[in-house]
Amino acid sequence: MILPETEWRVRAGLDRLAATLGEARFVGGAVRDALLGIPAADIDIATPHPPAEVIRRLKAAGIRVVPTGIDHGTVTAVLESGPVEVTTLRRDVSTDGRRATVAFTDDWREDAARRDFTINALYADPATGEIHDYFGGLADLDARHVRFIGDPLQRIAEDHLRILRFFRFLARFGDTPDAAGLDACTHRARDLMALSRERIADELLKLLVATDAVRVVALMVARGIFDAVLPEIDQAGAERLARLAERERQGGIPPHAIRRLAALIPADPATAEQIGARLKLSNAQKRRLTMAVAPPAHPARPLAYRIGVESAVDQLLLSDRPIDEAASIRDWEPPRFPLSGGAIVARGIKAGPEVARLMRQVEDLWIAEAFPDAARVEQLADQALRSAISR
Ligand SMILES: Nc1ccn([C@@H]2O[C@H](COP(=O)(O)OP(=O)(O)OP(=O)(O)O)[C@@H](O)[C@H]2O)c(=O)n1
Repeated sequence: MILPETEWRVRAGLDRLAATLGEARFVGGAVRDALLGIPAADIDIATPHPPAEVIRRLKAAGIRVVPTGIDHGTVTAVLESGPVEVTTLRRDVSTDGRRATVAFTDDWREDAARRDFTINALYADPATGEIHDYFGGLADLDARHVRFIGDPLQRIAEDHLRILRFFRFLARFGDTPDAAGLDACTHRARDLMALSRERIADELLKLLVATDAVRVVALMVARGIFDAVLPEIDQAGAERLARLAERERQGGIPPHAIRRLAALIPADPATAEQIGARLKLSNAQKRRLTMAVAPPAHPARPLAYRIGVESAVDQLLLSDRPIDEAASIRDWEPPRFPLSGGAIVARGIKAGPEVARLMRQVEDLWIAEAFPDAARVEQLADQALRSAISR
């Protein structure tokens, strides 16, 4: 088997990087995805050279190096076309489910054996493209089979995140779940508690936008995978997610991880806030999640003007409103309110709360009239002023 020509293979500097290292192979996600014909996220290179030697060679070739994970033998080579991780072959000496102590090796098979799934342990020679497959990864990839290398229970004990990775890869391209893998993940679901919430969130958000997320999330709920870490997620949530995914498809609107999370959790802002905090989401993500679970309180454009296009699309898709409404605003740019406080003051109102009140009043009229131009807004301002004076 030969690595197909991919977009990333021709990335500037990659061949030179591989040549500089001498003994080196592409590995992991980039190889897996190239064989599936899908674009790769990041590129990983494995090499038998110890980290110090990797650094020496890269520096000598004038390639910038950042020791990103030097304890685990990983350095990042910074190419003009993007970063590439170079990791020394290793085996895990001891693990606690979160971190591993490693020993370097020059044995490719040993390095393959410490990886999670057979499809993630494929290596490709940079010069010839030849694939090295130690655990039947090619056959599994062909069958869309996500299979742990070795004993699933042991592999999960080494790194609990693999429970979520199993489901994520299943959602990305998996076919029928591997029975032993699925049982092990089900059995050890409580181990997820030991992981940092950021890592859980990161995996979950990636999973939620994968091709087969709906089917896989339903499976995860049925298997109680969320029970320990996100007990709010239940079958009703899985059904809401299915409905949202269908509406996204009908509206031609790309899935969004936070919107999908909003479907999965109870539609209540206080709960959304709690879950956002628990998962250590960014402030922007927390805001979007909390906003998404609220029902849409206005027609599409006024809604988009008031809460932003993204949140308006989220609320509309998560509601019962016609899908056209969400589709109609997805590329709409809300106009800026063309009236300044100065324009009210110029009409003889003393700067202060009364100006703010009048501004809001005119803005409401402007929105109700579907955002007419500045000339009309001047008229609306005069009107508001007259009624304020006659009160
Ligand atoms: N818990 C983990 C994480 C990673 N890996 C190994 O490290 C490689 C790179 O990991 P990462 O970049 O996190 O994932 P990818 O497989 O590249 O997947 P994606 O591109 O979807 O992130 C994986 O392919 C796998 O061989 C592993 O064995 N166990």
